[in-house]
Amino acid sequence: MSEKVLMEVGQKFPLTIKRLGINGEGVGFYKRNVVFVKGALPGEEVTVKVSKVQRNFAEAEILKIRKPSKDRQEPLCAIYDECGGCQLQHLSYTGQLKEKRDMVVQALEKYVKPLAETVEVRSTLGMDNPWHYRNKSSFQVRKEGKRVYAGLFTEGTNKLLNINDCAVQHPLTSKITVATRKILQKLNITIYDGKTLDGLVRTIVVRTGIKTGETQVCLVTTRKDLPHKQELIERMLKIDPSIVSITQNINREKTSLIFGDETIVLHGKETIHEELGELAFDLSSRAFFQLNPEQTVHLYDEIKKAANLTGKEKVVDAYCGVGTIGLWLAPHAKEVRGMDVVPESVDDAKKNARNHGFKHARYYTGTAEEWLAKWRKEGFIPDVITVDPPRTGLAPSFIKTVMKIQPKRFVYTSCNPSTFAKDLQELTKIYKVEYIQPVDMFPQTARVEIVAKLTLKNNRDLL
Ligand SMILES: C[S@@+](CC[C@H](N)C(=O)[O-])C[C@H]1O[C@@H](n2cnc3c(N)ncnc32)[C@H](O)[C@@H]1O
Repeated sequence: MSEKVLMEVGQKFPLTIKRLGINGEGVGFYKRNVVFVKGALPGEEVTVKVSKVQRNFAEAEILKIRKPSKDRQEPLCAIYDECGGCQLQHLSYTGQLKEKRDMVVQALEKYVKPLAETVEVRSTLGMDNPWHYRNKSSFQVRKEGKRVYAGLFTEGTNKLLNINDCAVQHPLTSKITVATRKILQKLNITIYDGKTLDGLVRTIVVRTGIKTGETQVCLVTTRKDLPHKQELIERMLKIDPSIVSITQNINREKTSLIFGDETIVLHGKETIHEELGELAFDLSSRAFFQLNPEQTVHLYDEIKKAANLTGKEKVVDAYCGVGTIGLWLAPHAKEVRGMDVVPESVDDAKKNARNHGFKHARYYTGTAEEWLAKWRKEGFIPDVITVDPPRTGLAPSFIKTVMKIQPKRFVYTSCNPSTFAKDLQELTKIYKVEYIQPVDMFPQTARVEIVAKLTLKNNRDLL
């Protein structure tokens, strides 16, 4: 085997791209060094120039694409390279679905190698139209000279990129954001300055109910007093008839978090109404809700399929958010218990369960690990556990309790194949992974969501 040769910034060499990395970059190997190349695709032959050298890897820029991938395409968005919000617009959608499946396989190869060779990883479920799917935008507002801009900070900088038309946002959210920033400029309302911390308006958040057509606009401000309030509201209402709620959230902190604790209704309702399949939800400005409702229905249907309920099962919906997964399963379960660390989400989950008349679905505030252990002590043993943890995966103590309880089926929904695969190291001591179904919740980005069905190894008759 050849020696690893240390690389230098500025060094140029030809490279064949072997796969996509978790952030959508092309990955190649040069003299036993891992090289990440932004914008390069698997199968491509490129000439690159090294831009950064780290202990375990290097980053390089494309100088020339000598042999392009057959899946390479022109990005739809004019600001694709600058923005960084999407990472895969230069790859055909068929290519994206294939690579996302491959990212799952790679994670299994890294953390649970023998499983990677045997487990069924299904083709990624994609969208018919993988554009303009996001129901919500949260665009920062800044002022440059006399102009008010709204958009995203370009990757790793504090430069705000003004965005007029985003290829993955629902067109209504773009239209309303642009019109709102123009109104703010016209009325000369002061705009937040991240350096001096002066100014009033910091973020425009727009969420639209894809099924119901109801839209909510929330202005996040540093203070409560809002000059020209009435005129501002009147002008905003003229932007689009779908606007049924205008709110103001106060965030005084120097933080990257969007919302503060206090929200005031400026016009109309406190919430907008949205529907997912048979279920209906009232969403307040701060409530978490999936960003791609069309794919969420497919994701939850996959969870339902994997849970394989008969109406007799006790189900735990761990990391429940506003309770959507548990409510999706509730009509087919004997009992549902969910838990989440965010009290507002749990309040919404309780309200949603009540609104649907699901008396057998209960929600609790606190960590999944604590509640599961407590329920076990009290003698509550679920037949099925579904989990949908944050990117960090499951807490070790949660897995420990699962290993003691040994529910018949365990349905793992994950937005991070690496932490999912790591968690399988322990879970596969008692569970068989029946299959893994990737679902594309975020087309044009490198993110991939999966649903995995796990069944107890010594309980094959209970599938
Ligand atoms: C990926 S979201 C899933 C939300 C929900 N299942 C859905 O589909 O909308 C992860 C959730 O886990 C919650 N969370 C994070 N750490 C937690 C913990 N240790 N115990 C319980 N919930 C937690 C977050 O508040 C968040 O709502």
